[in-house]
Amino acid sequence: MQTTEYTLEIIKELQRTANLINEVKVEMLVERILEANKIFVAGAGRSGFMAKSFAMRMMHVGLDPYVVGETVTPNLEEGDLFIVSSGSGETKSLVSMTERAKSLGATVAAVTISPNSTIGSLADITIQIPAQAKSGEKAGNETIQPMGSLFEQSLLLLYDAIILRFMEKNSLNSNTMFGRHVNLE
Ligand SMILES: O=C([C@H](O)CO)[C@H](O)[C@H](O)COP(=O)(O)O
Repeated sequence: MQTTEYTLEIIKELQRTANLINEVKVEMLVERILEANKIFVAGAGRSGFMAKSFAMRMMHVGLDPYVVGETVTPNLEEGDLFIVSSGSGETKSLVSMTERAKSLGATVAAVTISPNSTIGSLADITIQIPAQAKSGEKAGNETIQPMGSLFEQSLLLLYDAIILRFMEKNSLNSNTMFGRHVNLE
């Protein structure tokens, strides 16, 4: 297959996967984002990259987001929102962080392949992205891609769609957001 054909096949997979995401759960997360004080995102590896992209856009819409593990990230408190992105829902460091976030009184939202995983079970809001696990275990949603790629791409699209929903609710546009874009790059 040519590279473009692979790209088009990936787009088909993403379209199919987006249709499997529970809209009601996503809306619950959007509402919680609107109410939250500080918002913390956590994720490891590629899932973590998508979480960081989400935090960046949340900053652009005027929210108060932080990436767990960054040196300037403050303390988490009651009334804050902790959003954990983990395909497996079992990544050890994220399990501990999720437990800690819960014990500190934050609302926990998890985006995962496995809602019954440790992280999925701990969360107040669990959004499932049905996709192949990074271990290769199937989820009835076939992919030509390796490991957790379909999950991680779907995660980025879901987060970008949440930003659009937030923009709609708050009458924001790209120009107003660009005013908050970094100007020291
Ligand atoms: O980087 C990753 C890997 O390349 C999977 O495709 C994962 O995102 C990382 O290992 C974190 O795993 P999960 O917590 O299960 O998302």
